[in-house]
Amino acid sequence: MAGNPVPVPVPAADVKILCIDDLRIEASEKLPVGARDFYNSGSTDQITIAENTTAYAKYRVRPRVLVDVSKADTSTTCFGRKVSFPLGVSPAGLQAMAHPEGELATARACARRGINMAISSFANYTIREIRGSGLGVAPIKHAIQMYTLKDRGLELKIIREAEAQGCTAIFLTADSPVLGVRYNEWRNDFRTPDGLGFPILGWDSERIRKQSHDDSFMTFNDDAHNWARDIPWLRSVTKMEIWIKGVLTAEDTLKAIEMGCDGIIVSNHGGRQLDGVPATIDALPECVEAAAGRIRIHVDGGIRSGTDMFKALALGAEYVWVGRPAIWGLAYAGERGVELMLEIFYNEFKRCMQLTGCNSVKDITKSCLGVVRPDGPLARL
Ligand SMILES: Cc1cc2nc3c(=O)[nH]c(=O)nc-3n(C[C@H](O)[C@H](O)[C@H](O)COP(=O)(O)O)c2cc1C
Ligand SMILES: O=C(O)C(=O)c1ccccc1
Repeated sequence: MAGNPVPVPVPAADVKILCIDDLRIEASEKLPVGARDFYNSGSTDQITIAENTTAYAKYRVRPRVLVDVSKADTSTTCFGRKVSFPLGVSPAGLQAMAHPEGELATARACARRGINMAISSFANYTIREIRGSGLGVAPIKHAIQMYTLKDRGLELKIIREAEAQGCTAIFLTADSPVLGVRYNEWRNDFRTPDGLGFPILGWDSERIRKQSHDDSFMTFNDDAHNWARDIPWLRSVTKMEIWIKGVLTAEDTLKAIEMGCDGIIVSNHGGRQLDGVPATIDALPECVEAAAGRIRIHVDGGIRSGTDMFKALALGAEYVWVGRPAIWGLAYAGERGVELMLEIFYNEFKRCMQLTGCNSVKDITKSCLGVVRPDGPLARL
């Protein structure tokens, strides 16, 4: 299914959605306050969430002109599958709060647009339902996102189910021994809406509603997680790829290499964990440098345009992921909204490649970027 996807038919009412920010605004107006704030907020002072997006602005693109870009090809590979362009949907829990079809709709939209998806262990549908939904459309690959659980039996059960359903990779979320400080949830007394469960974890609606998000998270999540205990154990129980999600430093990049992980996702959980950590685009270069090509590097956080994607690739990421844009697509128009979101990214990314003279994803290198310094000319990277 990879290749240049056909445009999503856009009804007249969608003409107002021209970019991801339009989608954010429309979705935010449609969502109830508690859900909107849960999805859109970061932690504490909202510094990292804001910087995730604004940090992209300091980079400038250095275009090469008079290049024949009539056959520019945006495709690449992810998890051994040819994908139409280097973007995937990050694991985000509770998608059925944005639209009743939740992760099922996201999976279909990703499959239709020829890209892969990660399934949150806090999804509102089972791995089987989500995989099945995507596979009904195209041979989509899925990663299963996991936390380190206190209940090893449950952790193993999820791994076996992910394997049985054909998931390719585990995204082990490493940035969340405890949840970040999320004032919005406390102010709004945020509860999962009635009727929504976390079936991958075996939790029904009634059980979840009894507790705050914070309390329920700590009921099962193990804050004693660590490299030495958890990575060799994961390796010993599964052949799925192991990716560490939430790396922000050279030190942890080296650790992931030492532990034989398959990849890292440079991520700060969309600014929802520790506020004050760097924007992911600012952490990426030190991770890329430390890796020196020895481990695959993906990135997520604050990516809102095709040009942001281009900049992340130029700085050394192989592939990028987006979280909130998929939620906004769902809230706006379910499956069609997620497809519209993916189409916007695809069109912007392709146009950015063509306007910079890049004919393939491999052409996007450090030399394509410069950085603006106060009172100086553009500095080469
Ligand atoms: C509503 C919401 C729920 C999320 N749930 C999870 C989760 O269950 N597991 C996880 O590893 N990351 C989770 N994340 C973080 C995303 O995987 C991703 O790192 C982040 O959203 C990327 O930033 P962006 O939203 O700015 O694109 C969640 C993010 C949001 C916004
Ligand atoms: O909110 C999050 O960022 C997150 O990781 C999560 C955790 C539990 C349920 C839903 C989302």
